[in-house]
Amino acid sequence: MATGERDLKTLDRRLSTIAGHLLPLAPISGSPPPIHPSFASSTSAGDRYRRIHGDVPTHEVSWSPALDESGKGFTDIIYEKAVGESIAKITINRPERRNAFRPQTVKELIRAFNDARDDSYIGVIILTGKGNDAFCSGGDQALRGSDGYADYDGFGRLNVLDLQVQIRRLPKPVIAMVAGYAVGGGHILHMVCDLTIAAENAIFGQTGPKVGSFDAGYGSSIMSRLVGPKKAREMWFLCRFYNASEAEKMGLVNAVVPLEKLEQETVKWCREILRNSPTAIRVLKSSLNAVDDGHAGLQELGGNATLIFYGTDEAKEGQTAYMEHRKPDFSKFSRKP
Ligand SMILES: CC(C)(COP(=O)(O)OP(=O)(O)OC[C@H]1O[C@@H](n2cnc3c(N)ncnc32)[C@H](O)[C@@H]1OP(=O)(O)O)[C@@H](O)C(=O)NCCC(=O)NCCSC(=O)CCC(=O)c1ccccc1C(=O)O
Repeated sequence: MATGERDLKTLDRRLSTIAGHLLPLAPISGSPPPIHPSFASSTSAGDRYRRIHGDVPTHEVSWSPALDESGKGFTDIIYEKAVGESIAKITINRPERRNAFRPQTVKELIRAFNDARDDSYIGVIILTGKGNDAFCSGGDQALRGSDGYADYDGFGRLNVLDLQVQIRRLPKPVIAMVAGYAVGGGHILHMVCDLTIAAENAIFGQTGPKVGSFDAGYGSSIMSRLVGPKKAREMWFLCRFYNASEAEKMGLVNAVVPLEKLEQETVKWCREILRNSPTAIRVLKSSLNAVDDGHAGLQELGGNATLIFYGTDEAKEGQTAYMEHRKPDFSKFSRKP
């Protein structure tokens, strides 16, 4: 057989092998699309997933008070962990001020978030506000001075900016659970969180230009990413308030639920996340932020690569050789394509 003829026959055989793996094309109208053999026994891919993983548990969550390593209590927040579940809940506890934050509030939030980050049992963190009237109404205007917000020590701070960065870089999902007002700096806090579950009574908006304030950092850039540059200008320039369903349409929130179902639904989202690989979630959070966060984003994502690399035999060989005062032997590690 001539070479050309043999090549053609080989090609023909390969094509028929490939065709054997392909699903037959569905007729243009009439019968439903073909089901891949591995799904043939179930009615849908969703059923198959549920059969393997089970439904997300819906039992009531039980919260237990938590402290950080200092052992000191909190005055402006409530810090809790779910009993037997990897969920932490941090509640701004100044309902008489619509959960406006003062420097002390922010200091306590930072302590609680640090603790939840360091606690390897915790996989998801909920941020919320006490009561049904407000998630958070931003900085406490009664304490605003000429260089930020001042409480006990008498000098001004904008330490909420540190909190925003902490939430953004925290390698675990943070979910804002919003009932009532999320306005001003409180609106920015929910935007910085990874997900937002809103009650039907939730109201969102910026007030800065009304009260002589603005957030030219995350409050502008993250908002513009979430709702688009035109809508972000609208939110900041007009200072309108938006209800939950408007916020959902704008891409500001992930879900809207009746007020009485807010915690139940938020916990359901937590449980669903917790069924998945923590490392995958960790790397995804940093990768979803990386482009926008520039050097800081790259550093976060790169840090995850190092963290994973340290677990390999190849990395361990370098460390072991150093400790044993010998040359490392990396020859056994393949240079993958
Ligand atoms: C939130 C409201 C729309 C709720 O209205 P309503 O339900 O009718 O309740 P009220 O009767 O108004 O309020 C009850 C009670 O709470 C007090 N209060 C509410 N919000 C605040 C607040 N932010 N500061 C201080 N006190 C507050 C209110 O005075 C009432 O108390 P009384 O004793 O009965 O008078 C409505 O309350 C409202 O519009 N609140 C103000 C919202 C606001 O303008 N917030 C500040 C925006 S500016 C900001 O947050 C900057 C924050 C910041 O630190 C920052 C700075 C620089 C860069 C970035 C940031 C940042 O990202 O945060």
